[in-house]
Amino acid sequence: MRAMLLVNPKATTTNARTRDVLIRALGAAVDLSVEETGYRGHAATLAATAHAKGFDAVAVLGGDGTINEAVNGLLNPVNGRVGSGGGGADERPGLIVIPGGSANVFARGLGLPNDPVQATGAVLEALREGRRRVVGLGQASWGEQSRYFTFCSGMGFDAEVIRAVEGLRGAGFRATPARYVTTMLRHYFMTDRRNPPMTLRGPGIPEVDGVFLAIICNTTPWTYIGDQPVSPTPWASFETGLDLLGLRRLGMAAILRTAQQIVGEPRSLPSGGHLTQLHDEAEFTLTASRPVAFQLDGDYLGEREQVTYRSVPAALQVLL
Ligand SMILES: Nc1ncnc2c1ncn2[C@@H]1O[C@H](COP(=O)(O)OP(=O)(O)OP(=O)(O)O)[C@@H](O)[C@H]1O
Repeated sequence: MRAMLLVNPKATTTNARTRDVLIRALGAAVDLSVEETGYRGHAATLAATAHAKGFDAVAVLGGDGTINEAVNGLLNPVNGRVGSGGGGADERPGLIVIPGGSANVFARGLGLPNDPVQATGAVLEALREGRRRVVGLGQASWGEQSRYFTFCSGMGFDAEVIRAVEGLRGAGFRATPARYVTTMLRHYFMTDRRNPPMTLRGPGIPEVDGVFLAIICNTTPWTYIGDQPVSPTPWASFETGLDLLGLRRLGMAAILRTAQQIVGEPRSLPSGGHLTQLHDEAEFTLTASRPVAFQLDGDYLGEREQVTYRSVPAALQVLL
């Protein structure tokens, strides 16, 4: 098997020593070509060439942002036989994930250990046994653009928090779970809690307006606080369509009640009159009366007034 290994040297928990150990271990099992990402978007550009260059797999040592880019490259190949997003999962190189970021939600959601060395052990075992899992993806489209996501997207408050944390990271602070929580609390008092900007529409979905915050999930959990999973859409899975949790009130009592219901691995949906929820949907659109913050797989992508979400079933094979 030939694999292209994309290493993000700037990812939170990736260091030179671990990287060399992992490269040696993986290189003993597959014919490996190592590429370091040098800038934002580089992983997508490299992964897009993998099919045409004859690679069977793209391995990523990095965080969720680099994985997202690699997945988008795989689904938008250059000079490949498969057109943009077209073709089945078995017509494009598979994905190998070695967690090297801060939260590693996609890797952990797939059941991989959060530690890169242990995860490499699990991947090597999967390679020996020829194991692979086919997963669905989400796709968000706005204006003329679209992008796939592996585990989540969000519009409103959660994307505002991600934007604020990215700002802090740019200033040299680390993205720890505590930093997310304190930023969220601080930001809560700054966000507009009076005028809900969003309306939810979709084929066969009753229109819902007055939405402040929408979390769209392709799997469970949505994120982790340390070792604790957070699952606002507990029925979401890689094998079904997209799930959504929308908040129509941002009062402290309502937020605390919902937070209590979604921390951990709840089996039932959160409850409350301020919530709107979707499960296993193929398509829906969020329209906003003012530009709202937008994030995809934990990457802040600017402010948008309309985003359409689609489920892309069985889009990608993951070797694990
Ligand atoms: N050499 C580089 N310099 C700066 N940014 C890079 C480089 N290579 C990749 N990136 C960008 O860094 C961003 C974050 O990287 P990544 O997700 O791998 O790690 P992380 O942020 O530590 O993890 P997490 O997403 O779990 O927080 C990605 O969006 C990627 O585009």
